[in-house]
Amino acid sequence: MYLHGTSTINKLGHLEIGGCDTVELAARYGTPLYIMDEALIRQRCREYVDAFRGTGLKFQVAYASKAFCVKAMCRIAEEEGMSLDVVSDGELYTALQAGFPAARIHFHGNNKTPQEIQMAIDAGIGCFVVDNFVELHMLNAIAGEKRQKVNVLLRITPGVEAHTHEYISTGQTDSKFGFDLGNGSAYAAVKEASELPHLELLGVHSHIGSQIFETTGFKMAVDKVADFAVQVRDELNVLFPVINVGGGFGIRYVEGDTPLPVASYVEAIADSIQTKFSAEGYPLPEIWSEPGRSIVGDSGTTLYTVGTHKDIPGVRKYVSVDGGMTDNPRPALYEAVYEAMLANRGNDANEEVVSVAGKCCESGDMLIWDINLPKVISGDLLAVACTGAYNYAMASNYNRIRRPAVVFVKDGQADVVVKRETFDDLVGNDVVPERMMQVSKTV
Ligand SMILES: Cc1ncc(COP(=O)(O)O)c(C=O)c1O
Ligand SMILES: N[C@@H](CCCC[NH3+])C(=O)O
Repeated sequence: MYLHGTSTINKLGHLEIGGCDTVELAARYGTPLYIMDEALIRQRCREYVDAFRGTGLKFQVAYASKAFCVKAMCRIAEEEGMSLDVVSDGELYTALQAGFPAARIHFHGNNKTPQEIQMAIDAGIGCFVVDNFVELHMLNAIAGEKRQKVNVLLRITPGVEAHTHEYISTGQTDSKFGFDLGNGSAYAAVKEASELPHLELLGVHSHIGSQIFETTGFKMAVDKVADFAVQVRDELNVLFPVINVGGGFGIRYVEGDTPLPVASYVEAIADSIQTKFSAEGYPLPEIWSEPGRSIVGDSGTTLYTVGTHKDIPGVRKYVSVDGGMTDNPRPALYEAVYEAMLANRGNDANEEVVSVAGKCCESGDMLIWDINLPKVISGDLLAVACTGAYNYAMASNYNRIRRPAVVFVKDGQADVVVKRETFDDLVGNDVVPERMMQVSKTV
């Protein structure tokens, strides 16, 4: 398994992350356990901030909190000088509870409710990324009732297809997100937004997809956005002080994944913006961006205990762990692939090929197919790398499995940032109607 960040094998042959022995972490906190390498998260934040600073352009880097939204993570984003992208009242609430400055929060989503819009305006967030005409008018009306003017970006679909899984590709015309550039709705949206009295139009936003390994798509999107900016300047007399290029920068999950260094993405985008806008004599806009996965993805490791295993001679050996699609739905959803190792026997040579199964009552609950490991026995600890993004965030209670705890590790210290769910948490919202409370007479 590729060792990310501070991960290393210690003298005992155990996987160590952030100076903490994962075998000890398992004993102390139980498994499954999400372990987050705090130093690596901070390093990634700094790579973005430094790279954008290096462009000389004004910028905001908004951590896309959908990737992993808990209060401690919002604190890190704040401390590292990031802005924050939220897509629901729950993410907004989490950020506010963490003391994240509202003025640096950007609110996304294709179906914001009136209640969410009110909550966000009352909190004083920095910007709404408006997705469609219904929202545009609703936002103007609600802001009007509150006698306020709110900042907006318009999310446009630039007609660029990112080379990634179709479920996480978003920039193409046939997408649920945004105003389409090709069919004129983006143009109409700019016209309307610039005329609505309670909206301050800052510019446009595009996000072409996720887990992208090259810069071509971003550059194409910037070109289209720049041409569009020039068109609306010339025809509608509207200037965009901000261009938001979204997120989507890829990470290394397994060998063969070839992400670019953060600075390469940022420089390519900034170059395109500078070249295109300068050529048109357009005042250089601020660049905003929204990385999620590339901030937290490779910082996460999930630790499981191996339970049962079964050998089907000549076919396959299944090794079952105490978690699965409930803590990591990505293999089932996107056929996502992961690397793993035995955390308690990091120096043992690989001896067999096994497939790692989750414990859910679902044949699709497979975490990893055909991975080389030492001879696996019950009680071994399996560490799966690169689970920091869209794992805890997309975890569920399917089969009434309790969501794992999350610990941040750094310099030999481990801090629980999300407690393991309890049985009481599981049934806490269940209500049994009074009429079902009588003891059955038929039994
Ligand atoms: C609008 C928007 N911004 C940012 C992101 C974050 O993307 P990623 O985690 O791939 O960086 C997403 C998710 O793909 C998104 O939909
Ligand atoms: N949840 C997806 C990415 C979607 C990002 C949000 N637009 C994943 O795990 O890869």
